[in-house]
Amino acid sequence: MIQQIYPFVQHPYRYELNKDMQFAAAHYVPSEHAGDCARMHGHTYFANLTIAGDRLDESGFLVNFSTIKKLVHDKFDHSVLNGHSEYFGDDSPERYPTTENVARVLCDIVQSYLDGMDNKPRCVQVFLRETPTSYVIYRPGAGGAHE
Ligand SMILES: Nc1nc2c(c(=O)[nH]1)N=C([C@H](O)[C@H](O)COP(=O)(O)OP(=O)(O)OP(=O)(O)O)CN2
Ligand SMILES: [Zn+2]
Repeated sequence: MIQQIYPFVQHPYRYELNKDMQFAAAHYVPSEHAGDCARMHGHTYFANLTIAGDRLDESGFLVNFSTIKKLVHDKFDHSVLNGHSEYFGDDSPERYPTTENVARVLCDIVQSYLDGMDNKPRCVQVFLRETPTSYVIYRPGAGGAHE
């Protein structure tokens, strides 16, 4: 939730910024195992995105906080996640709008923007809360240990 302390992510960079935001969205999880979640319903998602880097831009920013909000909030607020066919779909579990997949998609969207910046910041963590009792943390650099 906004103003809570988020889990620490290790990284080698000098600067780290965090942007909190919330967005309202509807979704369903198109799996026969999803129970009630297979029916369309809505959440107010709380997201915290962690951006890190060694260099600042011409404004003295790692990246403008408002840009991070626009990239996520303007795209998904008051929308149906399943309707964003460039990110989500019924065709494979990696494209179902689960908390895990939404967190990864947010990170990928922001990283695509950051890749165009001269100072090359990195999105190192996305914390995404779907309900008061359920959240996911996505870290793009992690993983592969059990493959
Ligand atoms: N690993 C995941 N499990 C579930 C997801 C998910 O995205 N990833 N999603 C759902 C549902 O979409 C649902 O919206 C959230 O489920 P849940 O936390 O069980 O919701 P409740 O508010 O009912 O939780 P309580 O703590 O029991 O009140 C389900 N699972
Ligand atoms: Zn849900």
